[in-house]
Amino acid sequence: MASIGLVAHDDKKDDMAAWALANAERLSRHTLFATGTTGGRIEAATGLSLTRLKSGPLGGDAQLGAMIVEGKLDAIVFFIDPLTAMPHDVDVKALTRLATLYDILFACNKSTADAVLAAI
Ligand SMILES: O=C(CO)COP(=O)(O)O
Repeated sequence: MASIGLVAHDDKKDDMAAWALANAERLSRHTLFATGTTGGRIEAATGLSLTRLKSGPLGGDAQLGAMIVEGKLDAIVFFIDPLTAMPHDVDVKALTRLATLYDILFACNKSTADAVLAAI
């Protein structure tokens, strides 16, 4: 069983809800964390139980980053919107940096998320 963080920017939340629904059985084998709004969408779409952190712009990405530093996350699935500027871009960058630094699985699109979920 792995600990997985789930995040999606606003334009990607429909994709995340659909991906989580399509992979609900596999995801249910793991311990799930999500930023606030993303987590609500996943819960509504799938009924999966997960821990909801703060919303991204209010520190949810930073909370996931701290969990990486503390060794509490094995993987992140983060459906990033590459076409929209974010007020909390520094937090997104920090999360990306920490996932890289601590060498955890980090999927930022659906194809990679499929591969990661198949591997853990
Ligand atoms: O903004 C986010 C990631 O940077 C996601 O946060 P929410 O899931 O709360 O929308």
